[in-house]
Amino acid sequence: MSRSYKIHVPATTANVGPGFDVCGIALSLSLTLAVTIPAQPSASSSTPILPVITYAGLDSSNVPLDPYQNLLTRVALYVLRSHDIHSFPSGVTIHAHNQIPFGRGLGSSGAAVIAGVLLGDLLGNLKLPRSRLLDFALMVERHPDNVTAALVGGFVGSYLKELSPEDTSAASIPLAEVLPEYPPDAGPQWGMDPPRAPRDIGHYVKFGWAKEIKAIAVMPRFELATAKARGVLPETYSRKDMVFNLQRLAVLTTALARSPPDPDLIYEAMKDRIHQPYRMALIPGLPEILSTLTYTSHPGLLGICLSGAGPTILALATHNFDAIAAEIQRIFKKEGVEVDWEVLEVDERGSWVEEITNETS
Ligand SMILES: Nc1ncnc2c1ncn2[C@@H]1O[C@H](COP(=O)(O)OP(=O)(O)OP(=O)(O)O)[C@@H](O)[C@H]1O
Ligand SMILES: N[C@@H](CCO)C(=O)O
Repeated sequence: MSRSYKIHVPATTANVGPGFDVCGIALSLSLTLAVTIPAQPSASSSTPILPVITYAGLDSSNVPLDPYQNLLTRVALYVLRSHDIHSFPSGVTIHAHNQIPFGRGLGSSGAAVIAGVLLGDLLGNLKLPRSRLLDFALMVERHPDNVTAALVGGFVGSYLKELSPEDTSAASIPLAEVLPEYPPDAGPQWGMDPPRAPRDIGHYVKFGWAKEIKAIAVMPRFELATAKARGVLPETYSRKDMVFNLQRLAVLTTALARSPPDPDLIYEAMKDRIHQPYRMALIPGLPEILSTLTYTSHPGLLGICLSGAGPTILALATHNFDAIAAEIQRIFKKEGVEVDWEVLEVDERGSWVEEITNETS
């Protein structure tokens, strides 16, 4: 019997102002994979056929389709190899439909990593619990905010557990060893087990969310790689700046659940001194956007921040969406940056897998 599934993974915005590497919100854009796994031939029969990957939707034209290079299948193979399964099942087809723009701060890589982990789980028929799926995702993505929100949905806070020295070294294995880009003839490494993923690395809590709050995502038409946007951050911070963020984060996690939302409380609680000030130079218009738009200049606006590592701007609002987006668009345009924008809902469901058909092969 062949097996067919759809894997649905939402986009995410991370940080939400002061919650750098801590908070994430799942949003109503998605990456969907349609997967078919044929009945497997007996071990003695012909050479296995590698997965065939196709894409449609946003940013799909330059994605590598070689399963040893594509992020979805590399992550899936990592999960399989971690369970002593050293190759893909034969004849798998994967069709990705993507609504999440790449490199804009809306969690495209986090969504791909979660989709890859869920794909590995299906290909190996592993039936892993959510906590173990998160372990594998964290071994790849390394910071929990996007992947946790993408997996569990809603507005989420997460931390990484302090690991034993042995687990710490297992979890700090370079990404190139977790996800080697290896062709099948790569020699001895091909058959080796991957680095062990420690258990229960990520822990999270879902916060409440006031239904009337929507997320306006204003997406500049340029990519900013997360690695580059992390590269400009300092190693250490002053106590003053840490306290500034902690005070606001503590208030924000509850303030966004209260109905009706209080703009006076939320606007200040979405300010940040840990990442946004250092990323200003990478995103033309950001300083003016963060200082010009307020809940008094734009009624309906609750708070404004960089989405993830940027360059997308996240404005939380209850109404007046067009005027808020138009003002952000105007400021970007002055800097020569064109944008697209959307009003998004919070996706409380997170990732889910749907079994589609069960035909006889
Ligand atoms: N669906 C996908 N399939 C394959 N590769 C993907 C997919 N989505 C993202 N990627 C890879 O991830 C890269 C973008 O990752 P990056 O972390 O820089 O940005 P992001 O995840 O969109 O932003 P942020 O982490 O700030 O939210 C893309 O350039 C591409 O290489
Ligand atoms: N917390 C991460 C999110 C981006 O993936 C960052 O801001 O670098």
